[in-house]
Amino acid sequence: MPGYSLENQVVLIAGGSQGLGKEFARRYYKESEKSTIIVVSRSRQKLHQAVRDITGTENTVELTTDAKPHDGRSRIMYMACDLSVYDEVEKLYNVLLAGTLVPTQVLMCAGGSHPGLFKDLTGAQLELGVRVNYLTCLNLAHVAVRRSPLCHLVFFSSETAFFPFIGYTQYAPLKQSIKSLVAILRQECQYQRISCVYPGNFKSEGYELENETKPTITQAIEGSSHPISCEKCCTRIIRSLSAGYDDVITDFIGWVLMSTDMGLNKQSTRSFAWFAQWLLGILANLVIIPIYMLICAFQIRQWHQNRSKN
Ligand SMILES: NC(=O)C1=CN([C@@H]2O[C@H](COP(=O)(O)OP(=O)(O)OC[C@H]3O[C@@H](n4cnc5c(N)ncnc54)[C@H](OP(=O)(O)O)[C@@H]3O)[C@@H](O)[C@H]2O)C=CC1
Ligand SMILES: CCCCCCCCCCCCCCCC(=O)[C@@H](N)CO
Repeated sequence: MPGYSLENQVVLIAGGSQGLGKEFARRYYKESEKSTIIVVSRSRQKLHQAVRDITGTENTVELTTDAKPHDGRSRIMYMACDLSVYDEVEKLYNVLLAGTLVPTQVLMCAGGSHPGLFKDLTGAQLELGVRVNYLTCLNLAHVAVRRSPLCHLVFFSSETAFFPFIGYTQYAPLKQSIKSLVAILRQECQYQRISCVYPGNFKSEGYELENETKPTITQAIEGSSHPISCEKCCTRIIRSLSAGYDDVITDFIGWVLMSTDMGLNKQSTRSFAWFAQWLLGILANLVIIPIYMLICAFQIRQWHQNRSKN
């Protein structure tokens, strides 16, 4: 299985206009000399700003459908594209391949949650959750496996994929879907490295935004995943991918949660201390989780009762 390096790559970063995607773009730009970085998101203005922040220069290069072949002048470029729309992803790849920019790595960072109780969400918010968290990955992965069939795919799921809980109906089911998609792609795409990152909380624009609507019970349950900096999160992911791990966590509770799900879904032992994880998982599923779920159910019942009193 090929390794992972920031150097000599053509890396396509979905969701590169802010947060973790932007941090990855910055790391590729600063820590490599020959890599070409393409950042993609819906907002041209945010992309332009992100590239300006990373390069420190005003003159940024935007890839457009009438783009001239890549003349090597700029190592980092951007293209506005709503990755939840399949045809737009096809157009993105047409531009990349016309410019001889065949991605060697595809980082699918696009995503985001709008926490809240299911019945309080709107249809538009529910649909956006599916588009932003699942369709962006599904479309890009599909086009990538067909048109850059040797590239390293890196999906970004979440710890909620191991433990979906109250307040995340617009988000956790889609992050679980990514886990399922990854498991099947690993069986179908034998010659491609397929990694999946299951981050815990980290500070980003998206994290700040989700906290505005996050129910207190949701905050209480996820409290053990203390938000780390974007930089630290990126460093931990790069370190794990470089070590050859393909199921990547970013904090201890993520490692514990992954241990409880080492069954048919995982299909890859490439995670940190996987044998210890496997043993812990057996103990956790037999003893710890039954007790924890009783406590969690009590917490949730109390929250509903207090809410109905107020
Ligand atoms: N922050 C956290 O605590 C955690 C985050 N994660 C996951 O990690 C990933 C990165 O998180 P974070 O940095 O917080 O994300 P942010 O919410 O800060 O940024 C999301 C990025 O995705 C882009 N994006 C959203 N929708 C689309 C779309 N349809 N097409 C193209 N780009 C899109 C946004 O740009 P634009 O608006 O311009 O389209 C933005 O660049 C996400 O998948 C998230 O779910 C997982 C666990 C915890
Ligand atoms: C063995 C049993 C142990 C049980 C412990 C349960 C602890 C649960 C912690 C869940 C943390 C979830 C972080 C979600 C991050 C995320 O995806 C959002 N910020 C959205 O972006």
